[in-house]
Amino acid sequence: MDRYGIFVDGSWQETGEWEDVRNKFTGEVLARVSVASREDVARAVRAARLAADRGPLPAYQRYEILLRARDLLTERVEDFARTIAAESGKPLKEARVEVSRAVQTLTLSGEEAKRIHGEGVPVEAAPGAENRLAFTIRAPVGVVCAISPFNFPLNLAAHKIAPALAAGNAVVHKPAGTTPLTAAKLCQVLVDAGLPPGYLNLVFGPGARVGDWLLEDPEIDMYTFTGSPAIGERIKAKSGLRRVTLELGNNSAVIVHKDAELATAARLSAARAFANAGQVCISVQRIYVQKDILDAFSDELVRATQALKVGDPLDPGTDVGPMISEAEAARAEDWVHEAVEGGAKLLTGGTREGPLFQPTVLADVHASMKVVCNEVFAPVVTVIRYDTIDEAIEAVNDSHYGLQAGIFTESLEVAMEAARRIRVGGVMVNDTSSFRADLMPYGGVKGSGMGREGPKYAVEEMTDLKVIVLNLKGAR
Ligand SMILES: NC(=O)C1=CN([C@@H]2O[C@H](COP(=O)(O)OP(=O)(O)OC[C@H]3O[C@@H](n4cnc5c(N)ncnc54)[C@H](O)[C@@H]3O)[C@@H](O)[C@H]2O)C=CC1
Ligand SMILES: O=C(O)[C@H](O)CS(=O)(=O)O
Repeated sequence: MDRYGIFVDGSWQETGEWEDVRNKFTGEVLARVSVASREDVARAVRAARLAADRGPLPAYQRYEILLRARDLLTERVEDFARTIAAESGKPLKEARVEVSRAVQTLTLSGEEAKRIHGEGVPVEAAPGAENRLAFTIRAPVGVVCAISPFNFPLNLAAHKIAPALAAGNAVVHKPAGTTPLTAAKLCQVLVDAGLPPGYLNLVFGPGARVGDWLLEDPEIDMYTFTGSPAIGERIKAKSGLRRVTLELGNNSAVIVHKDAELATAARLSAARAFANAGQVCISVQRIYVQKDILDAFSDELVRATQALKVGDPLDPGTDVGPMISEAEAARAEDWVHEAVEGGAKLLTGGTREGPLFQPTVLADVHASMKVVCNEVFAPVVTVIRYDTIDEAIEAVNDSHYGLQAGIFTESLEVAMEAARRIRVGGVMVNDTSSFRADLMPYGGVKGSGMGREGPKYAVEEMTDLKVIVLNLKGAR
């Protein structure tokens, strides 16, 4: 049985308290990880603090380490993909895509390590400052605490750790308790790539305990988090005046206008509503369809949904695997029952077998139903009728969240009207809400969080701008 200690100051350390990590489809124990104590967390933060205080590694060394890690990750794709599939329930073919995305994320972050700079400031243009020369530099914030969720256990960790290292910081990483093995392997890749001790520390354990101990440690300079809004709000509250980047939930909407390419819109919506069993924060959840094409679209969507293969995530043919837990699948089932009891029409799905929840399409829903107004984070999608584009835009904006949205239309005017008026961090035209290239700025407004990820943007959030002014003629 594989066992992983925590990783502190350059060495793997067993703590004596263990937590089993299970295959989310079979329930079998895959491995065990060490659970950090309060003292272990303090030691991990201290190691990062001392590394940060030694000053950043040279930029070229940071570049070389990240690109070497990219190469090692490329060599270990299958091991990572099978680990992700086993511990998170993500279908193997999606897990392989996640690894390829993390290769991109490491590459982009390494390249950013060579592009961190300030600029000249024309201070001499200010009255009385004729004899001064000014410029800015970008300095690492210091110790970055990265807290990542279960649904993309590799790429969402990479989106925090790699830019933090690229920017010259030291990191303490806490992965989701359900998916720690991928984080351990990512840590090993960075160590094998030559990352010196102290710059990356990894602690395992329940968020409510280990997470809270991290939030209480004053030696941490910044928190970068992806996960539920409730935890995000807790991190914001506990961070005080320290910087935070929060990637929180969403109930992503897609508009399908009457001039849309209907078959394409239905195919993409089905693919992106049920990927990772809907456990994607930009997963398609609300589809607003213009009334003239509603029946035709719904038929196409149901057909594409019913063609999906549900089962063992390690089976290469599986399209939809188990949710992260049977409890989460039962919650989704309850929400679907609430909708149907409230008058919604079940077009397909709605049944559960343990953690497996059948891809579900609901029509005739109301905005007050949980499957519409909350983040369902399950393989459930709703189809909602509209008449005018104004009505659709207003319905999309009637949400606590604002991460990403999509619109299908052949009209540039309609597309730009929607892009301008929908309150989200990103609008995808002739695509679903789920489109993301890892180099894009990524983040939301309203209840979906604050700050932006994407290596270029994360590096900006993980550095401080400092201005330096030289008085060339001495004080007068
Ligand atoms: N915006 C986005 O990109 C994403 C959002 N999510 C959201 O997260 C939820 C599911 O993912 P989970 O991993 O279960 O989210 P979660 O919020 O329960 O956990 C996320 C991370 O926070 C940690 N955590 C839990 N309690 C903590 C505390 N008191 N202090 C510090 N850290 C703590 C967890 O251990 C985990 O590492 C979904 O409801 C979805 O809303 C999930 C993935 C991506
Ligand atoms: O949080 C998520 O679910 C991810 O950010 C979505 S993506 O990065 O895979 O697009």
